[in-house]
Amino acid sequence: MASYASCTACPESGELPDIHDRQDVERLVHAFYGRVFEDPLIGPFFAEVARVDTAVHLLVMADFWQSHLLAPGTYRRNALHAHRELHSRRPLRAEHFERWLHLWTSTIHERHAGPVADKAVRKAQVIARALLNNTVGNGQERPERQPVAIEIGLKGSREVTPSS
Ligand code: HEM
Repeated sequence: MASYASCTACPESGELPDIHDRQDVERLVHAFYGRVFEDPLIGPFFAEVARVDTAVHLLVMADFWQSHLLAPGTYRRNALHAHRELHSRRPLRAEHFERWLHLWTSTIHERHAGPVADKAVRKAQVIARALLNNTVGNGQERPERQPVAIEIGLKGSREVTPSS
């Protein structure tokens, strides 16, 4: 259910609200994971391989997206390490990242519209590419995808061109 609390015109106009605050982020993450766990392709990574404790994981994910969208510094862990570890236990493939992105993007578009929602989609695309390159791709950029290297970690993610 979308939150219209800070979007006065929304219910009448049918416009969706943007992502405004922590509550929006938590609800978004919750809705997204409802789909992830149901998904036959990527759900097993969460339920069977990592056996995630959803109560903990959803808060970590809310921190991660709050850091990227609203308040830098909220997330202070290493997402790349988590996915490398996962990849070593059950190999990830490009289609897993594509499915993840599809579920993330469709969840956002059903609930939100605006600059922050757009940023959530763009950021996920950039991070997905970085995670893909550094798990499936063993750190190698595919030639047609250059130039992007990503730092993921304590300060969020940052695009770096090869010359910088
Ligand atoms: C494509 C963009 C993706 C983003 C932005 C993303 C983001 C994250 C983040 C921030 C964490 C928390 C890491 C931590 O601090 O513990 C996480 C954990 C996890 N991710 Fe992803 N992820 C992505 C793709 C995927 C894919 C494709 C899969 C599997 C198909 C996946 C499976 C998992 C699992 C199972 C964990 C929990 C790891 C653990 O607790 O052991 N992720 N992800």
